[in-house]
Amino acid sequence: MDSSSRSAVIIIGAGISGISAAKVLADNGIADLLILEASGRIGGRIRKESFGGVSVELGAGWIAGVGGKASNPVWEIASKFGLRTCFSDYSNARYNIYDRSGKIFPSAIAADSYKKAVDSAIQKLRDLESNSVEDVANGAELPLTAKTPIELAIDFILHDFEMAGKFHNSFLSSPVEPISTYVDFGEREFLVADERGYEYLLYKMAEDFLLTSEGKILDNRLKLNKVVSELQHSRNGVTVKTEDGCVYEANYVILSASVGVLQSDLICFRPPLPRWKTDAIEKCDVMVYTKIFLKFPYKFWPCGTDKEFFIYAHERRGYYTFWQHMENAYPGSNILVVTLTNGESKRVEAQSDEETLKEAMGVLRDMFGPDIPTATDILVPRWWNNRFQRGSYSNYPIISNNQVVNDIKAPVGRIFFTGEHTSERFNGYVHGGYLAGIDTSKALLEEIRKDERENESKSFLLEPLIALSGSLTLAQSDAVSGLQKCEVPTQLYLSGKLGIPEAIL
Ligand SMILES: Cc1cc2nc3c(=O)[nH]c(=O)nc-3n(C[C@H](O)[C@H](O)[C@H](O)COP(=O)(O)OP(=O)(O)OC[C@H]3O[C@@H](n4cnc5c(N)ncnc54)[C@H](O)[C@@H]3O)c2cc1C
Repeated sequence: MDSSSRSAVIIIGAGISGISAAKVLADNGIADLLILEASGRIGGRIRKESFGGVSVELGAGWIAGVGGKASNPVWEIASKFGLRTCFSDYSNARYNIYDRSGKIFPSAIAADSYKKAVDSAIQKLRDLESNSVEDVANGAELPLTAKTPIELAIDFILHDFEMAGKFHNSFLSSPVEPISTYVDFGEREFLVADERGYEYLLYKMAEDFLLTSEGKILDNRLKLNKVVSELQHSRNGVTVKTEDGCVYEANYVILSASVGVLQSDLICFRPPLPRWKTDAIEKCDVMVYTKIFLKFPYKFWPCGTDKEFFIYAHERRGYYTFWQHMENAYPGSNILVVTLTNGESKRVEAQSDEETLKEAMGVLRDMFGPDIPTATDILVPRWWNNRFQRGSYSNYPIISNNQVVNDIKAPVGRIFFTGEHTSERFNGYVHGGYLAGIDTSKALLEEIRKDERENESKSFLLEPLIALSGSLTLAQSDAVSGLQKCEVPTQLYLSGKLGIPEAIL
């Protein structure tokens, strides 16, 4: 058993929010911190993998929200470290909608279907607004008005990409619901296409406060493969237990596990979290977003920036609908990416990659004819079944007040919560996670300072008594020591920070 000494703060999770939280603490003089990460790497939902000779992003792929009045902090960091990115122009996708016989829909039909989908989305939003919050919370479904394959395809993109999915705003330039990211930071999106991966930004951030060498983090304040299974918390501190039997003590904990993980039983809280907290966690939806990568011996799809995104219209909503070729990002890579969400993601995660390849090839042969070559490799990320993620990102119900997110991020005793799901304006995004980490650490620093001030005034009040205790009888001195034991948190005794003479403890 690893019974490490007590840390000032333990941060659980080394995704963007955990790393940004740790950096703020370190920048403010809290060097006595420990980061416990369940997996064998940092990055969390920012994750690259080598595929077909290039680096592909299984998780976050875009820096969304660029070119506006305010600057997206993640874009700033990416620019500072020279991350290679490509502008994504979705505006042409509506002219690249294929039917099942491989014909591209005439633009007039596409425009008409687009208008219908937008009108229906606006109507749905109005219906939601006029329904009671309880009806919505109870899952009252609204009628799906899209009917034809093209309408279904556009409806899918509008909802699963723009509103629920949040990304790819510029595909339809939706007037349906303003998304804070685009309002605040601008409507442009850039795909990360860098061999070092999106995660390179996290290493660069970590370099500032952790010991690193040749791109590796050597600092023993970062512990990988430490799956936190229990958090025992009291007024005095938090005991953190990991699945491998280690026990760590801290004055405070910052927990950055995703909302999907919080909804699962991976971490046991002793005492259990209060009802207001668990209710809020349950109310937040978890989206699943899956990018499936396919490698081909040669290109058979039309290339060019205006053909980067294309759509497959099928009578089943969300069935291999949204496609992207990677020639703009990595010329000559011969890779296609298809995005599935939610129900389709879960279905595909549960089946073998061979079955998924067969389905994807069926769709591609519908669009490009029977003679195209079969993909030589396929990569299917499984975010839903990953017990350290349990989904791709949070999504608050459209009609929900800020109370849910406020409750999700509110601390419980000495446990502080962070992560993209705690960001009021930018949940679901990398910059949401980054800014949430900063906010949480600032709130914790406030708390630590408040604690210090209180303890200083307590020790100031106790000083005359302590001075007196030297001349007291045994019974009197017991009474003084009893008084101190009640009022001063145990960890301050243990760490000796009050400088109370041992004799009276
Ligand atoms: C497929 C996909 C596509 C996306 N696309 C985009 C995009 O294009 N643009 C964008 O801005 N955002 C995108 N996102 C969202 C973005 O990736 C996340 O919002 C962000 O990375 C979340 O960071 P985080 O620190 O909150 O959480 P995480 O990255 O999940 O970090 C939490 C960490 O906690 C660890 N952990 C969990 N449980 C435990 C435990 N019990 N003990 C110890 N450690 C634990 C996890 O292993 C993880 O490393 C996408 C996400 C996915 C999955």
